[in-house]
Amino acid sequence: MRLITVSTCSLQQWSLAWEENRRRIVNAVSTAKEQGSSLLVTPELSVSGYSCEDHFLEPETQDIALEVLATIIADDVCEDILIDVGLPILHHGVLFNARCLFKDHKILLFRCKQDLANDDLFRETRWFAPWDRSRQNEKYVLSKELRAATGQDRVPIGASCIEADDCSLAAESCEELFTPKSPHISMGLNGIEILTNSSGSHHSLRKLDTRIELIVNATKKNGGVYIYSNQIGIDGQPRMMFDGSSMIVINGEVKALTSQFSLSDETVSAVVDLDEVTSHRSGSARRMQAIKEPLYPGIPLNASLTSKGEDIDPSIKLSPSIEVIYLAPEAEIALGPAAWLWSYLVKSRQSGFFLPLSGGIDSASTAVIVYSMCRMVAQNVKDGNEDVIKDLRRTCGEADGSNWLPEDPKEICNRLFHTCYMGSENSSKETRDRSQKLAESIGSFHFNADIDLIVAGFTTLFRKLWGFDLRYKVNGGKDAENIALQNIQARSRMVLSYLFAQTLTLVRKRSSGGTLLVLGSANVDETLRGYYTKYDCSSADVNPIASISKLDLRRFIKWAITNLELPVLTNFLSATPVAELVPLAAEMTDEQDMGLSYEELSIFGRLRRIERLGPFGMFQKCLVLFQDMTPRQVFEKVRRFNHYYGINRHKTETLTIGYHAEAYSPDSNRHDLRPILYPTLTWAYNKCWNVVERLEKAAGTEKP
Ligand SMILES: Nc1ncnc2c1ncn2[C@@H]1O[C@H](COP(=O)(O)OP(=O)(O)OC[C@H]2O[C@@H]([n+]3cccc(C(=O)O)c3)[C@H](O)[C@@H]2O)[C@@H](O)[C@H]1O
Ligand SMILES: Nc1ncnc2c1ncn2[C@@H]1O[C@H](COP(=O)(O)OP(=O)(O)OP(=O)(O)O)[C@@H](O)[C@H]1O
Ligand SMILES: NC(=O)CC[C@H](N)C(=O)O
Repeated sequence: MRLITVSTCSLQQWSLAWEENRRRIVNAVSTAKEQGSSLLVTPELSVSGYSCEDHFLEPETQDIALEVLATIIADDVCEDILIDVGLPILHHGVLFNARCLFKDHKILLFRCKQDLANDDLFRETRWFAPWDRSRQNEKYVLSKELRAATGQDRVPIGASCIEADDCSLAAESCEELFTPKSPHISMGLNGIEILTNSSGSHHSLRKLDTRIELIVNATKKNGGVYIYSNQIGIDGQPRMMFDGSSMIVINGEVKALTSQFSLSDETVSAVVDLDEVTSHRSGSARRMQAIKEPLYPGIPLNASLTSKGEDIDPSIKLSPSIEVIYLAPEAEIALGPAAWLWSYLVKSRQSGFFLPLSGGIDSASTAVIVYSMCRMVAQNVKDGNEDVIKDLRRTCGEADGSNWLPEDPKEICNRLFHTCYMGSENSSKETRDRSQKLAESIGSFHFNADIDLIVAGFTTLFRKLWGFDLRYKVNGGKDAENIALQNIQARSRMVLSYLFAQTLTLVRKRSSGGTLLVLGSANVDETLRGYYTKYDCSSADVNPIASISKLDLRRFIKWAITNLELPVLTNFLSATPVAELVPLAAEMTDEQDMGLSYEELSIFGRLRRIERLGPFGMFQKCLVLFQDMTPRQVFEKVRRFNHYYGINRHKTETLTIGYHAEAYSPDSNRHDLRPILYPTLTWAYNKCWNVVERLEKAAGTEKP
């Protein structure tokens, strides 16, 4: 038996917040030691924060990272435990995304990431080079601060394992887990028993199971203890929300797991028996593969990490296995964007939120997410989380020395959250009432502000200038007038929102003043289709539902009725989505107006971004998917989607910062890089058309 206690942590690192990051690392070390640990793994780039982005290229960032590392290594708290932290390292003029493994004031190794993350939200090759001398070490010359802290002048850099007297370990980084030829495969075949993974891995809906399955399967097949550490919260780049779930797994069994969404740092440990790894690896086929595997260079630790034989303390208990319970997507929507909003609010140092609340599903979802955030904050207040209590008091303008300790989410909501129904002559009593009742249920500071006066100001000026009245289509107006009249309403609401966001703390006589963040509620499907007014309420400060589909939002609202105890939401579910921008007589449902259902938009979004299909590929796939439509109808749908996607693509360029939750998010700033100006895609349409004609001819349904 070789017992070892190992630890991982989820830390709320913040890019360039050096003192804070250092404090969180050192706190995690001290908690791990209290838990009896011999080894602590921290998240990717934990010293600097993951998202320093172009700051990584600045010598100052690289230097400060080394200075902070030196102070961590020199700290007495960091004695008697092997620690794995992350930082950018410049070696021979090339920057690497590296781990530093150290123990007792000595650096053992800088391990550089070999497979960089560069897809979707990630751009690591912009700053780092991959270490491609895969099993080679070089000598890294230490800075003067590190020499002083360690007494060393050169240490190994590259990809090696650490050989303790009684076990071995090696590090991989985030993306390397997701690649087909992960380093842990060869490490495991080399007999390395402990594998660490430091991550900056973001949340998206229904993703956690992928991550856990990869780790569980890796160690089931190859044996081993896998220690995974991920950041938590947002760290300066809010388009990524890191979702913790740091874990310790042995031979496919999860032994420790931190929360996926939390407002605080967490450190957890597990006691495991490394002899179980040896037994797990006794299969003869594995043995035959292992003897062929090229060797990893080892760095000697000259110390033991386990307790074994007669040293074993019989009171120590092996950690039991944990059954992982995955959150339903509805619960992920309730907690992920809620934790994101809190993280953003605290880091932006603003004084709360303002939301234009229309009585529709989208702004209701945003409001419910804020309420969910207030529930999380209230729970943290109850739990005595000092950071959260301090941030809450500051955000709500409490005077120094305040002992305000609210445990009721509605009380918090009333202080932080402001909602406003902005009716016009086209608004209905139903939407006004729904907004009012939702606000009452969650406790937001709510009021009505009608916009007809403002709209009349614009239309009167227009008449004075050009001598005629703008008319809706139903009153004989042209298309351009009809859209212009709608857009004035939508944009007036946006201007009014910013006015209120700037002044409501004054109105409420909050002595410290402060501005509110304006919340947006455009969902991913409307953005794909461009079905919103540019620079209306979609142009907010932050949008928690930016990449959540309408279908998921409906599921979320249904879930919240019981899970967040908000029966008022039943009325939102039964209402038909309408924009209320034209007179009632001419009102169409959103789906009629778009010519595409939300379900179809979600399918097109996935085909376009995830399956990477152009119009012809999409058409071919939809022929199979939409069996109740004729080929001609399928073609019309595909063409309509691509037409509106193309002409409205410019709108994604000015999208409000949003929570990334969906793999088909069209956010052109980071996730979905495509042209802004599209031609008509006639070549692909003609290919579709040829198929329509052929199929119609074969079926005898051709049209002249
Ligand atoms: N290629 C390009 N690059 C840069 N900018 C470009 C552009 N093409 C147009 N533009 C600009 O964009 C403008 C057109 O976009 P925009 O002003 O949004 O106007 P637009 O997309 O024409 O109209 C808004 C649409 O959203 C619908 N809608 C539905 C439901 C609710 C709401 C709501 O607001 O609540 C809206 C409404 O029915 C209408 O179909 C042009 O006037 C021009 O200023
Ligand atoms: N009467 C209103 N009062 C307050 N805000 C409004 C009103 N009408 C629209 N808005 C704001 O403008 C946004 C876009 O309006 P739109 O009519 O496109 O709604 P939507 O995208 O279907 O969202 P919702 O489901 O919230 O109505 C809304 O989400 C809301 O924030
Ligand atoms: N930082 C990384 O290497 C992250 C990459 C990985 N694809 C993820 O989404 O988690």
